[in-house]
Amino acid sequence: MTTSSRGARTPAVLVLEDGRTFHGHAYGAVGETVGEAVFSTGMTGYQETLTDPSYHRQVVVMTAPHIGNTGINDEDPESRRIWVAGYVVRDPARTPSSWRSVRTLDEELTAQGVVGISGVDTRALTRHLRERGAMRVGIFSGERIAAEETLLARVRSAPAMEGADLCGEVATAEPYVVPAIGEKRFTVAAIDLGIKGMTPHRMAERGIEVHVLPANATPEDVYAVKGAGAAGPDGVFFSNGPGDPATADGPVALMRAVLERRTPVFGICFGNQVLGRALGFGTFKLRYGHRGINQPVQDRATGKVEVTAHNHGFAVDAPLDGPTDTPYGRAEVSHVCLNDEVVEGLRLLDRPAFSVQYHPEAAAGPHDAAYLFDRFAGLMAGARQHTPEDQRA
Ligand SMILES: NC(=O)CC[C@H](N)C(=O)O
Repeated sequence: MTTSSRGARTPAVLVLEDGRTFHGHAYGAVGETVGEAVFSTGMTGYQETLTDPSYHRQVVVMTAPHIGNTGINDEDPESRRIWVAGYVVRDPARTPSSWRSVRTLDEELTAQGVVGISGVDTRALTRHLRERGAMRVGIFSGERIAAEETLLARVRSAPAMEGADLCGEVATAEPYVVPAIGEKRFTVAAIDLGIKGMTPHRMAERGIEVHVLPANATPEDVYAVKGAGAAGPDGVFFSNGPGDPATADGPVALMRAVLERRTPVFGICFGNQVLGRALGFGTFKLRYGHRGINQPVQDRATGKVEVTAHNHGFAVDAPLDGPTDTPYGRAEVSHVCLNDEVVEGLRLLDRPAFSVQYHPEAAAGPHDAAYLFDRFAGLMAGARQHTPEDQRA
């Protein structure tokens, strides 16, 4: 059971799996929670972060010291609820100020039962996570908190992120359609592995009707969506999502079926990892991942650098000096992160498929990568030109 922390300075403690602790005050719901400790460097966009299903089971530490300044509005959530397992802030806003704000962040966390902690030295905590890597953590708050050994045992018995199969826990159970805005040009089947609301919207803005399908969609479900050709959708999209991509055998099998049929494919984040695995590359856990809205990524074809929004803890293990031969033709690493040379995008050279490890829908974040949605539309337009007349609707 959780109660509100408002109006009181209820004590709280954050316990890392390696035994380091940080003391602070309850923020949001009072109670206890465990998850994987990760940090986000975004100075804005906390509503989008909280409601991004990719953060399921993660306790998010905000490096920006003031959080909650613009309150909560009803327009910015990226999904139906908050997904973070816990929230760590240094100095929460006491009085939010925004013409769109309808309640405070503290109230929202409390209403959704999300346990948080404030008053923590988030800079020291982030440096610790950078040095030691992402690890399990617990937040415990209330007037009476158990002894630290007891709390540490609870943290250490929590499941690790490696090996966690979570997409099915966050994805839609039922298919739904996001209509094209303006003239409809294409029909896409989007596999919901933890999709954010802005993603179908970015496609809809480009005249794409988006059929969002559950995470366990089969090739039959995908090809029952009909685009301009009678054979199936004009393109297939694989979304972002939580957990370890090494567990995503179902989406990988689906990706292979789609590549086999040469239907245009676009994947983002978890979708990039699924494409990587479908091509035969491995995935691995990064030490502390990339989370924030100002990560520099280079497009290796043009040399151009994009400032991009990230939220990933795993990455694809593909050679940077490609192309590499795969069962679906040659593949190459299209984008790399300039901070650490992590693979940030993949492209097939012989089939219409590409993906990026970051978030071109940019909610929140810079719009540098929006061209990728145009590139997807371009692949679908190109594929249509090659569709024989008798295959067209
Ligand atoms: N945002 C995402 O899709 C994240 C993918 C995966 N869960 C990771 O952490 O790498």
